Formats: sequence, structure tokens, C-alpha cells
Amino acid sequence: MQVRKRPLNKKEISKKEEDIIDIEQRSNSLTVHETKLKVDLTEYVEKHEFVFDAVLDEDVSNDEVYRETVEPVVPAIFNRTKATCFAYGQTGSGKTYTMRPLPLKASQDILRLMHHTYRNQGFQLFVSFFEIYGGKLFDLLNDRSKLCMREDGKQKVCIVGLQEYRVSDVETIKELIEKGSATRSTGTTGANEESSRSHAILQLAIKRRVDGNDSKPPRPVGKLSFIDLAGSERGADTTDNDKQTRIEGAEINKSLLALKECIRALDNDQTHIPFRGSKLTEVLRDSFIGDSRTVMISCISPSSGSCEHTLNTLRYADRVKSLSKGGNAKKDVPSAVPLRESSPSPLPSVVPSFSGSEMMNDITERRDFGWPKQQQYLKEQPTPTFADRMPKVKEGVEFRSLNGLYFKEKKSKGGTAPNIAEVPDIMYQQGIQPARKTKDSALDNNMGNSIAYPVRRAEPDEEDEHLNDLLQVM
Ligand SMILES: Nc1ncnc2c1ncn2[C@@H]1O[C@H](COP(=O)(O)OP(=O)(O)OP(=O)(O)O)[C@@H](O)[C@H]1O
Repeated sequence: MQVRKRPLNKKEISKKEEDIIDIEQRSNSLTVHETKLKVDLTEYVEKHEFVFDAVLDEDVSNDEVYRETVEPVVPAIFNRTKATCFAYGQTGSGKTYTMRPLPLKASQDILRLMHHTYRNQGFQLFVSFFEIYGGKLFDLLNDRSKLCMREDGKQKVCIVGLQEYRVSDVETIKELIEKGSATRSTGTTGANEESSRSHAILQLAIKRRVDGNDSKPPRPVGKLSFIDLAGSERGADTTDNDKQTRIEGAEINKSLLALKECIRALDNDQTHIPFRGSKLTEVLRDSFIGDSRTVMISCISPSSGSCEHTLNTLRYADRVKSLSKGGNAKKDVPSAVPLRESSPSPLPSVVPSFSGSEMMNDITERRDFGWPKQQQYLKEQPTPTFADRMPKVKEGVEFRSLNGLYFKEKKSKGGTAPNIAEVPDIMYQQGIQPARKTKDSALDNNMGNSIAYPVRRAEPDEEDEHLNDLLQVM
């Protein structure tokens, strides 16, 4: 759980709004100074203190955000992990600004790993990009064509018709991301001139050729999803007079509420998690169960005019953080002090540092919220983690560390045969064969010699189901 504060914008400065957020990066804490009025109309400041896994102030660059959030998990997706990074926050708080550069940076690292560490091992990278708008799904890389979400008999959700492009160079990925972003639904709101009206989901999927055979469809290995949520507070929009904008706002609020309900249910160890509450939560089901990692970046505005929304975002983030069972103690304890005496009180640092190898050693954690830095902290806690709730690994199949890499070890008669990121054939099924796309000739022309062709996902991605089978207690 990370929080990013953006700088005051021109509009806020011209309205003489104040920066009410103090950040103490060393202790990962932040304080919101909320100005309130007493009954006798004298002003006082209520301080709200929060601690998260990382708090990033307005000077932190997008590169640093990437290093803090996504970079540590990239190697894990070569080992069957599904990682999700999502940005949450009110309209205009910086979600799109934060999320937009991350997939490209991640792709660069993925391709580097594919060309060096995993060279000649048959890994391939696929990109898909879609949005959830008004409760419906649209393919942002296929002229916003409408998509269907279906559930199979085992409640595995798949998006029928979603096109995936196989990519082998950063330039092509950049073009695809730009094309998808330009296609996304945006509109002007009171809080942001170019406001996103949808939840945008960009996925980078790692697949692997079966026995080096190009004629067979590659098998899914891992996935990295980037979710740029629509503004959490459409109430911030004071100009939403038209019906369409109000309907959009209601739909967005409904899906974010459903997300919160799922988080609550997970938090309370409920057996039924209401993923079907919205399209968003159905898509996110992957991120919350199974072999998955999730990082949420909560974006906040520093201005006094956004105080209420900022507090809502931080409380929401605090609720999600508690999913990690034993995360940092909640510090939102309001304390009233006279206006002039208000100052942030430093909190002790509670998140230890970690190294790359420690991260790899944590890959066998079956379920955790957040990146290894958080997981390491969890290890020190006596409270149970999500790992305790996961099914035990099937006898005869183990995940072990070998020089920092992870492999599945099959116990066979002839001894052990380490095989990095290898999974049995039956674990994956594919849809239709990759076919060269002809419809979008402009995009094709731009891509020149690079490999980029869509693969229509016609069948449910069986990855989860088989992974669960593999992990089932026998
Ligand atoms: N950390 C930052 N540094 C500098 N400018 C920023 C930062 N974060 C956001 N901005 C600027 O603030 C404006 C609003 O940001 P952005 O569009 O990312 O908000 P949003 O949360 O995605 O809004 P919406 O939900 O309406 O789409 C943009 O002009 C963006 O460039």
C-alpha cells in the first residue's frame, strides 16, 4: 500500500488553497491537517496521521514510483505469479499520471529478462488493453469493440474476444499503449479537464512456447496488470449537470463500493467474497485470490479544498492495507490542536528494507497483499497471513529456491529435475491460433518489422484453475 501526493496545481494555487499534507518519508507516515470550526466559529486544526508501506511526496518522480512499486515483482511473473498494480483516488489526484508510464517501464524489464536471464527459453510477451465503462467492457486495442465477460463452470472469469498482441520490442508496446490510452473514454469534470470516465486495465502476459514448438499456442505463465481506476469521488464534480455524466458517476461509485465490499469480505475471512458485485471486481478476482501480488497506489491532492476526499482515500487505503493482516498499525487518530500549534508528529519507521534476493525468497508465499517489503514485515508478525488460508502444496510438487531462481520440482523415480517456470502440459489450454491482424492497417504500418499480432482469447485462461488443481490438498 503506497500513497502518492501530487503538487498543488495552478487552479489550486490561484484559489489560494493550502497544502495540508505533511509527509515524513523516513517513517512512511503522513499527516493531514484538517481545518475545522468550533461552535463559536473559531478555527482549529484536527490532525489525522497515517502510516503506509511507502508515502511518496510531490518531488518523487515516476521513475522512483516504478522502482518502489512494480520493479520488484517483475521477475516473479516468470514464475506463475499474477501481479496487479492499481491506482485509486479522487478525480484529478494523479492516478493516470502515475499509472501511464508504469507498463512501458515494466515491459522494458520483462524484455530484458527474456533476452538475458531467460534467453532461449521460449518466453513470449503479450499486451492487451481494455476499459470498463458504464459496467461494460471495451477493447482499447480493437476500435473499442464490446467484449463479453463469461464465467465457466468453475467460476473462472474470461474475457471473450479480447485481443492480445504479441510484442518483442519496447517501441511497439509504446505505440499500443498510446493507441489504447487515446481510445479511452475521457471527459471534462469540475476537478480535472481530462478526466478518465472508465477503469482502464492494461495487461502484460508472459507465455511460453510448448516444447519449443511454434505451431502450438503458447501456455500462460504469469501476468502483470495495471488498473487505472476512474475517479473515486465523482461528487467532486460540480459541473456534472448532464444525465450521462451522472450515470457514469453512479456506475463508478457502484464498482468502487463493490471493490470495498470484496476487500471487507476478504478482511473478515468470509467464505463468500462478492466478486460478482461489479464487472471491476469480477476482473479483479484474479488479483485477490491464488498466487497473486497486489499493490495499490493511492493518489491524493494536497489542497485544503480536497481535504474530505483525501481523508476518504486514505481511510479506504487504510482499510485495504489491513488486508495484509498485521500491516502497520492504523494511526488515523484525530487530535485537535489550536491552529498555530499544529505540526506533524514523527512516527517510528516500521518497514524494514529488503534486498532483491530476499524478494525472490518470498516468491513461495501463496497469497499476500503487497510486495516483498511488506511480506518481510509480515513474517515478523504473530498474526496469520493469507498464506495460512491457501491450500497446501500437493504432495510431490514443491517450489524451491535455486540460486535465487524458483522452480517446480517433480519427485520422480529418477530423482529430481529442476525446471524453471515449467508447468505440466495439462495446466494450460489456449484459444485460437495467433493470426496476423489486418483490420487496423494504420497500426500495422507503424509497427514495421516488429512482431505484433493479436491473439483472440476465445477460451478461458486455464492458468488459475490448473494452478489451484496443482496446489489442492490431496
Ligand atoms: N505527481 C504529479 N506531478 C505533477 N503533476 C501531476 C502529478 N500528478 C498529477 N499531475 C497533474 O494533475 C492533473 C490530473 O492528473 P490525472 O489526470 O493523472 O488525474 P486522475 O486522478 O487520473 O483523474 P481522473 O480520475 O479524473 O482521470 C494532470 O494534469 C497531471 O499532469
